[in-house]
Amino acid sequence: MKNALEIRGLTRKYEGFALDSVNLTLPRGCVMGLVGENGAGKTTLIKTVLDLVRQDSGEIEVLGGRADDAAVRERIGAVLEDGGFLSTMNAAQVDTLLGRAYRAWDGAQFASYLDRFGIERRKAIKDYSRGMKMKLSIAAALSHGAELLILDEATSGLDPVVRDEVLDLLYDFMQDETHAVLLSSHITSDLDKIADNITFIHHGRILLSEGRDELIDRHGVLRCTEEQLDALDPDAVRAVRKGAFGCEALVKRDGIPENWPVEPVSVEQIMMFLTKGEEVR
Ligand SMILES: Nc1ncnc2c1ncn2[C@@H]1O[C@H](COP(=O)(O)OP(=O)(O)OP(=O)(O)O)[C@@H](O)[C@H]1O
Repeated sequence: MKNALEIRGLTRKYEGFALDSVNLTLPRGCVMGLVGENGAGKTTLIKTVLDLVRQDSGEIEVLGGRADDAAVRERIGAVLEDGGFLSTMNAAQVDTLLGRAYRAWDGAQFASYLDRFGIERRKAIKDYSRGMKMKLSIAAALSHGAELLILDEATSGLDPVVRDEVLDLLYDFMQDETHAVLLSSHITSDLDKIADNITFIHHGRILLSEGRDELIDRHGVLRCTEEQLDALDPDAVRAVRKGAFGCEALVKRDGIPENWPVEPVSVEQIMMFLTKGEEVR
């Protein structure tokens, strides 16, 4: 079966920023965490995939088609940072609106999510907490038979209990192995819990995109002197931070002699190295 998402050579330029020749593959059955600091280009990438922002060049294939095709859009569930609904609306009105917008809209399913989340149908969205707004958006995204869920910073600003509820929903959604999730976040601990693949974006460029377990297994942190660092195979060193008492390097384990003390690394540390390292290779 085709991948859920394939992006080839995607470019979108703004003044002072460019999403630059992005290539990305999200297989079905996979949760991909899109990680990057503020302004890295996560939202621009996601909005381009959703056809909310037009690309300058490149190709995007979503669920085997194009996102400007209404039949394809039906099969994408999107949760954007701002929730996307008018703040004066309530959940009952969202139900009516989306019932008209989506042929596959499942009002009973939406109602069951509202009950599960304790969302009152007549309360205006402007009076919701951030967590409730996010849950409403996710309930909507999950109520029209989506195969691909795209969530932009859906978990940031949520307390740990609500965050876990959201992650549980994603687990449920992924029980169907033809489904896929693209989840952007700068909270890497959320991604540790759920992401199969990690994609790092920095200044509009993809620095790496691979399985989370392989990423962690293949890399490590080495603390050493500058002289020791210079003696290493340059291809084995991905990023370096230098301090008064030596260097800290993100290294590829297979390029480092066996007796060197390479320590385990977390996704968070990899992100810090790749975005804040003095030398990123
Ligand atoms: N419509 C626009 N016009 C001009 N510049 C834009 C526009 N949208 C985004 N940008 C710029 O593109 C860059 C990337 O923004 P983007 O929102 O994609 O980053 P992000 O990784 O989602 O950040 P955050 O985590 O803060 O949401 C920023 O420098 C932003 O100012």
